[in-house]
Amino acid sequence: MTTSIPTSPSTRSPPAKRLKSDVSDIPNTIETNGFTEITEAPIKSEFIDDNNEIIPKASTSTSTSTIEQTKPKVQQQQQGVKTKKNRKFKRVLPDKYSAGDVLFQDIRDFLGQEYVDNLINEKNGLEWEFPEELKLFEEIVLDVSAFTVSGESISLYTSTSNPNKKWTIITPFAHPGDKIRVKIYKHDRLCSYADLQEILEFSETYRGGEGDRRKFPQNGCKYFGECGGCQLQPLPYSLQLEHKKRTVELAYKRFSNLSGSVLPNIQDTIGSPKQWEYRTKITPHFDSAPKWIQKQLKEQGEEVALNSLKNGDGDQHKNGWQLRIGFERKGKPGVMDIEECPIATPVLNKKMTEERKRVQDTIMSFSRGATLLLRDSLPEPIPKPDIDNPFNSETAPEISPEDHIAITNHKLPVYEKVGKYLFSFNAGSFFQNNNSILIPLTDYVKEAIFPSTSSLSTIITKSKSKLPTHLVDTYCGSGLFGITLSDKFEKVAGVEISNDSIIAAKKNAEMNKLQNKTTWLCGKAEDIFGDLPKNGFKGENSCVVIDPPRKGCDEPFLKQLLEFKPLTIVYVSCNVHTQARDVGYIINESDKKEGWKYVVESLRGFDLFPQTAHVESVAVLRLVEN
Ligand SMILES: C[S@@+](CC[C@H](N)C(=O)[O-])C[C@H]1O[C@@H](n2cnc3c(N)ncnc32)[C@H](O)[C@@H]1O
Repeated sequence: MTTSIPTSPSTRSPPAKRLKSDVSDIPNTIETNGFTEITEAPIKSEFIDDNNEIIPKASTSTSTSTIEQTKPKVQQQQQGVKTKKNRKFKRVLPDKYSAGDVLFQDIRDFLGQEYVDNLINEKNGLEWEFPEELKLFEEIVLDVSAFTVSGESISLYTSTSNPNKKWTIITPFAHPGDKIRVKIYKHDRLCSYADLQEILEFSETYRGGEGDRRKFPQNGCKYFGECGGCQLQPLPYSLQLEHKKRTVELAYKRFSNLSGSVLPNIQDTIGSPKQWEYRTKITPHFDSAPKWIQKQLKEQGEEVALNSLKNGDGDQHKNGWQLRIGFERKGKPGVMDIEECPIATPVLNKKMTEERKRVQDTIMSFSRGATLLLRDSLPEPIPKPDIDNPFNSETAPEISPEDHIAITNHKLPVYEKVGKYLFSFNAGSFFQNNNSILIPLTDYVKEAIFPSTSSLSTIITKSKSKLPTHLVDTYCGSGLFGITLSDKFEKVAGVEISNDSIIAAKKNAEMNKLQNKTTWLCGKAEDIFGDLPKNGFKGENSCVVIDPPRKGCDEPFLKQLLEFKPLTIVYVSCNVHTQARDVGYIINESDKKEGWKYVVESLRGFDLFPQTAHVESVAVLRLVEN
């Protein structure tokens, strides 16, 4: 069967520019017109070309100028010419644990570790030599063999010019078993990147999920195939969960530095109760009008400048510029216009329509790109719970989803309920983005610390069934774990680097009548250890929850954690690769100790991000004395 997939416009010519860093980096922001204006654009204003040279955004904003700038290099690539500079930069392997490194490991596993390691170790740059018949911007047909960890497809390319050469093609939006027609747009180390042009034959195994628009045209997302967000959406949900289990497994194999014998089997990924309409925060962004329109605005007035904008109906004026408000495009610079996002909650989608209109009406007042913030919140409770009038879930009124509100000012409070607890935090602060899975997640962490007799593991039996009475919540944000787990502990201490979040954690403790058993410290995670003993926290009565940002923990923190020697460590992470590194460090360092060590009791993913390839991973480590 042949079905066209909405792919990128056929006008793509220049090699796509690699983003300098992850767009999720927090930009520096200032406020203008009630929006957050970016001083460092979230879609980075700088891209790197094939030589790792920075191309200012102005030169990438129109395809013509980019083509002109990159043409000579494209020709060089076509001809297999490599400049000195190329070679110098390209020999550098991607940063460890980065997305580039994870892809490199995918390719290494796919082509064979020995084959790849030999090529790299020879240091003659052969891993960059793409098959000479593989021309940029030409189309080829491929049989997809596997998924990469980030949910793209990987296909083996058999070179006609050199049968001994092994090469891969990375294409988004296709699945193992598909036969696809693709257009190559960039060569890289051991792989070329391609745009999907058409799926010639579908693999039935990896299709048929609720979001498979081929089978269910009304379902899922109409931007699938272009938006960088939800690559797994055509897959049946059970296969999405399996993909994430494999991601956890691979991360520990590749990055933990631990042998398989000390790692438990990865448990099944826990699914999200909501698989659509779950995201409680979205941040669409937009670029400001180009300089030439801004110049018109200054010189000829708003009417002339506004006339230079592209029509809303998509007609391309000769010199037109279209305001696009939305998310990152897959594999291409620039924002794509998004009117709705089916993984966001209904209240956010409704608000997005209003916010888009507001930006469209005021676009000429923006000198820079900006990011909108939309956050789902319960309505502010009346009266507001506080230390004298704490929240009581039994008497609090039920709130239906239609009564939720959308907050767009990052300084205003957002309210969310998790089980019997109410949380409040500034809309701009961190809070988990999928409320539907927070009870399963926090209950799981609780059960891991206090296993029921039936599930009492041999490890905890060996560790003499000591159960903690004190909880240390590190990287605590506004107190999610400390507060939801508090009824099992005599005392809770939290530490967090963001002052806004720690203020929220204190207020949340008061709002839930927990001020007497909780303390909250603003500082680096490792700063907590000095204060613990004087507050009655000892390793032998404590459990530590760790939930760091994507980069994972610093060594000073891990060292002090080992000195503190808690009974149980539960490490929750949105980046399983750095988690695997840190867990490996804890296990290997503890192995050097006399009479005790940590063991990995369990590892599993939680699906906080359905339809995407992201996974939250939970590792439970137990102290055993030997
Ligand atoms: C993934 S969030 C987890 C927050 C919280 N546990 C939750 O689930 O809501 C990571 C938190 O770590 C904080 N953070 C980042 N670096 C830190 C550091 N060096 N020490 C302490 N907290 C840090 C961030 O501000 C953020 O709130």
